[in-house]
Amino acid sequence: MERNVRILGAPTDYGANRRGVDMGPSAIRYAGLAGELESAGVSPTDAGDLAVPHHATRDADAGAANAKHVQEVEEVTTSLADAVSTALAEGTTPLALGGDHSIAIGSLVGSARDADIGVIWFDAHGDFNTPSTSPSGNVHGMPLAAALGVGDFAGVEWANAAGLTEENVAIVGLRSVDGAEAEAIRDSDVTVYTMSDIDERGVTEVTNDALDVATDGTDGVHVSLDLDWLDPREAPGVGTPVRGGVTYREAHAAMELVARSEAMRSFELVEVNPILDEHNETATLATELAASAFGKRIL
Ligand SMILES: NC(=[NH2+])NCCC[C@H](N)C(=O)O
Ligand SMILES: [Mn+2]
Ligand SMILES: [Mn+2]
Repeated sequence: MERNVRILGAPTDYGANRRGVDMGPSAIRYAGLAGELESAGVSPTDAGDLAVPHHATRDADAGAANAKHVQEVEEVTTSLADAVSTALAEGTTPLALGGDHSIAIGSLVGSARDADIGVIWFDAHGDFNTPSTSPSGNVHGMPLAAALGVGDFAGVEWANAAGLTEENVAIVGLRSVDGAEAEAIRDSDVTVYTMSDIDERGVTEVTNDALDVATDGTDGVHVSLDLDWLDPREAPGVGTPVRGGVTYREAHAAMELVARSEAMRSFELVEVNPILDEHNETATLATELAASAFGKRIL
């Protein structure tokens, strides 16, 4: 049976420091997402963009300095969670387009509302800060901790993903982590594959291990793809680039393994910032990687 994919735009930059990532959904659509998905053999339907609070008050209304704009993040992620869980209930695979990575709170809450899920977090960063540990106060550095109820996020209903536990979470490609964040990751039961692991063992072995972690005893896997996972030479259009990321081929290889596992129940592409991009190449790359994740093959 053909897989139906529902595209959900989440044009928000409230979780990030640098403006512009709210234009990510437009850039990714313009780069040809629907056509790429069709070439992967799935049927996309574009549900349009979620409503995001107006920006007029953004700077004056930053909220708490240790969790900037958290009110707006709650609003956006709550509506994304509903859209994701509805998409799943209606038999489609949700594909959320960020927007900054704070939207993952919505994807995870929605995907884990009526199921036990695993997560693969392809990212340069751990996104495991909490308001107490974050050096920046930017919520896009916190979504994984938020969904898992770590630290300050314990019992925070709008942020905690019901059917998700640390044992089924794998971070792949980590190379930038804050001090207290690293401690929190080490204290957790999350599995981490750093760039050093990829250097030593190769991206395919690491991704297969991550898939084992995320599928073990779960109903399916949420794949969160932060474009800064790739090296900035391949993906310059991101707000927090970090040298030493995976290559174009490595990224495709990982996505092809995701497709082969047939375990993906929800997906998101985040942190594409068209203002910082070069001729929309990062958005284009995002569409190509999405196609690989949904089963596009070279031959
Ligand atoms: N999704 C991202 N790009 N996150 C970047 C986080 C950077 C840094 N660790 C912070 O918490 O501020
Ligand atoms: Mn990142
Ligand atoms: Mn991230």
